[in-house]
Amino acid sequence: MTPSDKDIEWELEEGIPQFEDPFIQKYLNGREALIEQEHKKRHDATFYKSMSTVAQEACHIVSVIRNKELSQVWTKGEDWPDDELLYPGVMFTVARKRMEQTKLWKIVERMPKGSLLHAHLDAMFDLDFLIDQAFETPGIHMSAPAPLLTKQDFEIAPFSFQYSSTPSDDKESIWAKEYQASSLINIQGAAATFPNGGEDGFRKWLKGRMMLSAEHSYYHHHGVNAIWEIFQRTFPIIGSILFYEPIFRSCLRRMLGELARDGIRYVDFRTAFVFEYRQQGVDTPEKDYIEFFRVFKDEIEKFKATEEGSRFYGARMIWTTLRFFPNKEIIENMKQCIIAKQAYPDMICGFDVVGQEDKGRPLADLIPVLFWFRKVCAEEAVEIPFFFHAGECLGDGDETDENLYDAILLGTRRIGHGYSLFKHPLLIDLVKEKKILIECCPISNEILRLSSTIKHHSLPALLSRGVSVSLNNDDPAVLGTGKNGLTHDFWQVLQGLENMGLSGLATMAENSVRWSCFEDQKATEWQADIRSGIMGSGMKAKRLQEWYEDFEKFCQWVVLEFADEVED
Ligand SMILES: O=c1[nH]cnc2c1ncn2[C@@H]1O[C@H](CO)[C@@H](O)[C@H]1O
Repeated sequence: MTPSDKDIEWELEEGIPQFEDPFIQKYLNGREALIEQEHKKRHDATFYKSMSTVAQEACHIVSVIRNKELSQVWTKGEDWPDDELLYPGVMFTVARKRMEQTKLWKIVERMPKGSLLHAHLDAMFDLDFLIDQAFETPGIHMSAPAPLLTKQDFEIAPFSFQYSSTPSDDKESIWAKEYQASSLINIQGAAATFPNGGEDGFRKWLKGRMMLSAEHSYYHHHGVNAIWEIFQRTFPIIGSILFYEPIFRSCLRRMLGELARDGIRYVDFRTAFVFEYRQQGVDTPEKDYIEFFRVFKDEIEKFKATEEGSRFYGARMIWTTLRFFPNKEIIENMKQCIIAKQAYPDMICGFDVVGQEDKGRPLADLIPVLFWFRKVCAEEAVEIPFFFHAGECLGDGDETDENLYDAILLGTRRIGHGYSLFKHPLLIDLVKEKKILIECCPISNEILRLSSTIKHHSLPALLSRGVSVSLNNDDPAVLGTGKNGLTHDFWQVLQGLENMGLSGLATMAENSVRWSCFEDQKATEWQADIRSGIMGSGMKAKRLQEWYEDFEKFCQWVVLEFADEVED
């Protein structure tokens, strides 16, 4: 607010100093220098300093557009309905539809995002498409350990799907108490007889059982364990449809296209290898995952050969097992991992344990089996480094929070989530020293109730201390993101955090390429490549160079397309 002449006159009479006074100016200069000095510690300080003129201009334009949208789109005005909650940084599920209409979205969508480093494969497929596949693929049957009768059954009772070459007996209904446990009913029959609206109702219900709704995510006061219970129930249902060869092939092909269109050129997927995989037309599941990897590789190669995939470098898999398993099952799973790695060395790039961190076994409890795995990998001469989830929790010094110590001590190359890392000053120094990247998943953390909005997220506490981070989408389909890719997560942090800016986003995209597991490397080679970055001589340096070229072109586009945003 500019004071009136009368106010100024009054202030001078009272002896109140003015902003123009030299000693106030001196204070302000000192203030600015302090901010600048602190900004030098930020994660993007080097990137910011070395940006081209065009990139600087693009940064400026993006910040102008962001500011305009903060007041025009994200502040409650007369145009919005009364019941709409709107403020800058509003929670993701509330903001989602509106964010997709903004100029900032258009810009972020086009940005070269580098690599996607933290994404659970089975939680990424467009669920409507997956359901269509289940209906269109011959032989898909539904079964359940007990008939589905009550409201509660529809909400939480288990059921699954599988391919079967034997046509089912049409007389039985899974919705009637006469249903015999586990007998197979073809999906068309089950849908047609669905008591709440036939096939349309069935499709809607099934989709609802494979994802978290906006409603689920609003109830932050119900806490983390409650949402994880719902979240965990989705995976067996999805997996039972997805991991049948023809369905998996068409879903993967489509998903790779979505990722490439979003500016992603490489993916390190994760999947929990606890699912049954069936080849096309085969009733019995495979006893190992070699066939799965054959098809995984085949579809990636086929995609790369299309026009759409011509710039896609590829994808690999971080093998994961469930952290709540007893040792025996974990060891069996590790053996399967090594068998698959020997058959498809180029497709498996790492190992991790997943599932709710608070409820599962802490890494400290898994140390003996993890050492066993290290020993066997060395004996078999296979390179399967650790990429652990750690600190995806709200604990402060509890055993889940302490997973961060073990992840680092066990030589993890990146940390999945690291949400609670901001409480550990010594570990922050260590991850910087050891060049460990944090795979941050801001929207996932919101939906799974660690932070209620981006404003409450721990990400800025890490970035301000110069920790290297990449942004990731974790489980886009199950979390209800509605679209695959990284645009939502990128948009969310750009709009929500003042200090981010295009240079912050770009630094995280550059990091994602730098920390990609493009090829098997010993720890020393991995470290050397990360440290030398674009100055190196290998595949990583080349891909980093390509990312810089893409980013420069993108900045040119921003400057051309949105020049008038800064003129008026
Ligand atoms: O954010 C996460 N943290 C830990 N585990 C997860 C997360 N998202 C998915 N999964 C786990 O990954 C498996 C599917 O591949 C599921 O078991 C799920 O619990």
